[in-house]
Amino acid sequence: MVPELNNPSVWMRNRTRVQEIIESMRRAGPSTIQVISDFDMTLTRFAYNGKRCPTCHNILDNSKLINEECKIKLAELLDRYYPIEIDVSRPMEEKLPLMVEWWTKAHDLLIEQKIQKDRLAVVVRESDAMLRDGYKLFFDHLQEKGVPLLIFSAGIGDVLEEVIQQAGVFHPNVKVISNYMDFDETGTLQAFKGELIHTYNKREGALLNTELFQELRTRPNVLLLGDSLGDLTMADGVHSMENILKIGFLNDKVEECKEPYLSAYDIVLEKDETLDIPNAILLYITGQQ
Ligand SMILES: Nc1ccn([C@@H]2O[C@H](COP(=O)(O)O)[C@@H](O)[C@H]2O)c(=O)n1
Repeated sequence: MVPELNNPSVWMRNRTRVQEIIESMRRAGPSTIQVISDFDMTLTRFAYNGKRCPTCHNILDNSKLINEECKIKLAELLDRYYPIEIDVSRPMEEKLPLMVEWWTKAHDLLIEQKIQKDRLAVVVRESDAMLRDGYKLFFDHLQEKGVPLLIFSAGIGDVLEEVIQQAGVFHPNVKVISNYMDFDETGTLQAFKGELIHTYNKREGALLNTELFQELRTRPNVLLLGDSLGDLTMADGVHSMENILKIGFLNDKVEECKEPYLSAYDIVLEKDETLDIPNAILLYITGQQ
């Protein structure tokens, strides 16, 4: 069926169930499928040559747009809150207010730096951000097959769009829900638009009544890609879901996280920096293999 599922990085609690979902999606065909994906550390690499790759936030945090004093404060926030974000032993209710606190403090610091919109392209180009190996096949194939790709990110939308634009894969079938910057008439960052999105409040239900939602509700077969337990709710608003296949990238704290990830995701990819498995499944369910 999909021989790549035998790769050593692939873990499944219930292989038979995974096979059934894949076969059912293949029978239903590409016109019924949508992909909903997280961005940071899911479509982008977690590490390269042993060094951590940046998130959308880190691209700015580490850039020349931020002064040294502010860089220290942003790094302190990361050191304090990231371990909480990925701690699977803490209940969600305890983590939620802390995530709001982290994002709010970080965004306030970024706003203080008076970031100019026209400098974003340069800092993205100069950053170490990297899409996972196989990204071109992933984005191009979805575009070719007319399968919508919804990127649901708690990162920074303007930076995210710049990353995929510079990689040449921001095709018309790609839609992004994220935290977007609000620039004043001089192009200076003055706020963030709309409701804050953090790791643990992602729900496609937020799209209700939008044009995008109308299109997505006609596609009841979902391939969901994430790297956090918070990403599992990204498809919550999908109407009359028929099948959902959840693929989780397990990048960090593998030993502690393996059990909860295996309970929550259908397929867990351990320290796999590629999109090989999602690509193999996509090619199979859209009839290319
Ligand atoms: N100040 C911050 C806040 C969050 N992060 C990381 O960004 C990731 C969110 O983006 P997704 O595309 O994965 O939704 C999240 O996992 C945080 O670790 C950050 O780096 N700095």
